Amino acid sequence: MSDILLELDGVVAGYGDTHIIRNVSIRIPKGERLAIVGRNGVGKTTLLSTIMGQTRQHAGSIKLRGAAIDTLASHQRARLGIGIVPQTRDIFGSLTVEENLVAGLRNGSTLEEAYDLFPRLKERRSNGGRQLSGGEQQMLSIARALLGKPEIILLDEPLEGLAPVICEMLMDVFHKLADQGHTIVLVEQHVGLALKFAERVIALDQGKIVFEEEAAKLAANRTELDRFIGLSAQ
Ligand SMILES: Nc1ncnc2c1ncn2[C@@H]1O[C@H](COP(=O)(O)OP(=O)(O)OP(=O)(O)O)[C@@H](O)[C@H]1O
Repeated sequence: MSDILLELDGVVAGYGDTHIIRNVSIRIPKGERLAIVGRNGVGKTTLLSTIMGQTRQHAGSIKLRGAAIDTLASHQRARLGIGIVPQTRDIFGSLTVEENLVAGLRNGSTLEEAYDLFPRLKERRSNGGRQLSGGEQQMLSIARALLGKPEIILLDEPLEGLAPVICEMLMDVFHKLADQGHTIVLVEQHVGLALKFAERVIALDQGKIVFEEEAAKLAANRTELDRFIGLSAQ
């Protein structure tokens, strides 16, 4: 029990009265690299938002280090060590890179930590958020999340729409963060990318877990997953 960092048990959640996430149970051990895959609209973002406390939870429980967090607001969950890099990229377009980072400083974190991880951000520190390329915006969004010193990081399709060279660089960063002991949940549409990173893959369909497998086994048996959720082989 003690090595389980985050645990969802029978979680039903959605927006208002709707149920998008249906009876989802997941146990995430400390330090795990977990990927959540599935087609557009199956509820991947909603699942991450539910973990962050940004949806309405109708049933089930969510525990962090064994303690229930269901009733806590998002900022309280963040303070307890859950960080999210949303699909929408969480930056202020009207502020400079440095101002964005300063606004994200928490718990003794420093700008140098962000610049060490992403030297490109240091070069662009006086540029406005809106002037950045998509890749740079994503770096800034990730850096901002990390300044909150999260123990578990939820990444919502962080590679979407980015050039292959940037995707590779970000993948290296995710591996580095995992090597430093972070627990990482990566939402990704493409199984191929998920398998490059994750130790375990969970597939969602219509808000339910339809498939769960160790990545090492799955790599040799991709067709089974493709059959479950109809994902293309990428
Ligand atoms: N704020 C919202 N209010 C009401 N319904 C929503 C909201 N956000 C998402 N939904 C609905 O919830 C369902 C799941 O959407 P979600 O964004 O979680 O899926 P997803 O798997 O992350 O998709 P994608 O890969 O396109 O991001 C969809 O039917 C969507 O229309």
